[in-house]
Amino acid sequence: MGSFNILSIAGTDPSGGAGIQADLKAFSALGGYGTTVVTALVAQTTTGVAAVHPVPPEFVTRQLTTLLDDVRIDAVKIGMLADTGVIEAVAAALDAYRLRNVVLDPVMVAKSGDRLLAAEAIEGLRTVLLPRADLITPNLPEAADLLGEDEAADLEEMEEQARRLLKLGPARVLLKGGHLSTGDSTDLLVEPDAPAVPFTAERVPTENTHGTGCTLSSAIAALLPQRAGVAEAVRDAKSYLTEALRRADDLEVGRGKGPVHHFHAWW
Ligand SMILES: Nc1ncnc2c1ncn2[C@@H]1O[C@H](COP(=O)(O)OP(=O)(O)O)[C@@H](O)[C@H]1O
Ligand SMILES: Cc1ncc(COP(=O)(O)O)c(N)n1
Repeated sequence: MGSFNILSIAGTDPSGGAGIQADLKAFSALGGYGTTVVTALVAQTTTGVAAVHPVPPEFVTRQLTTLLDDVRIDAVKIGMLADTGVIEAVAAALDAYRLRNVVLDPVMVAKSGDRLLAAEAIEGLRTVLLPRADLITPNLPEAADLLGEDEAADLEEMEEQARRLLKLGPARVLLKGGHLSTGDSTDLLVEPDAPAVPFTAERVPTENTHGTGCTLSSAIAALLPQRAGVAEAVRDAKSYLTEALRRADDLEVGRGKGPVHHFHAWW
């Protein structure tokens, strides 16, 4: 088996539960070699975001070109982008280096409700980055914001919204149902001209959900070069996340919504 280099382009989390720190843990756990480009320094913990310090777009570009001139990248996870300048810097590098297996998690707000993407940058995310992604992984509020619609309330509305998101240009959409008030937790994988594929997991009874979205998108990116197709990568990423959620209450990290517990995967 070969060695796979996975890149996270995202913001930071000093408490280690979300952002770049979560992404590196997921990459390692799933057999990838992790590399990173930082888009914003975020002073945050399990209790919320205290401050955001975006990296100037020229310096995001400098990190990208320095890395990509040396290291072959087999898959990319894109998370927090902060503002329009950073979005444009990332899009330019995706094109210049013809990056493949691009998973875009359209991060907009932290679980605490604090903004991680400027409201005026949503248009740039929609028009500049969505068309360049092989897979986008919005949660229900992010899908609604990207479409300018209300949040989907059931699986049928989720599929309709995922199909409208496809029209914005990504090759596939994984619409995450973590925010639905259902007994289990179902995400829908939708691509053109094929039936939607549901991925269902038990809803784990824990308050410690800091980093679930970061972990899922990073796990998918780490697995894409190692699996036969996107559906197989999503299936195994979702099982990894569910087990990390089951183990979350073993950790003692902070006073708020604690992180999921990364572990060495069994496959
Ligand atoms: N309590 C839970 N039990 C099991 N899976 C969950 C739970 N909460 C979220 N998930 C899963 O975690 C992933 C991310 O969740 P979601 O809350 O939808 O996104 P985000 O973290 O981006 O807000 C999805 O696969 C979702 O189904
Ligand atoms: C830098 C950064 N990126 C993303 C998130 C969202 O985290 P979650 O995975 O809990 O939705 C976060 N809190 N911080």
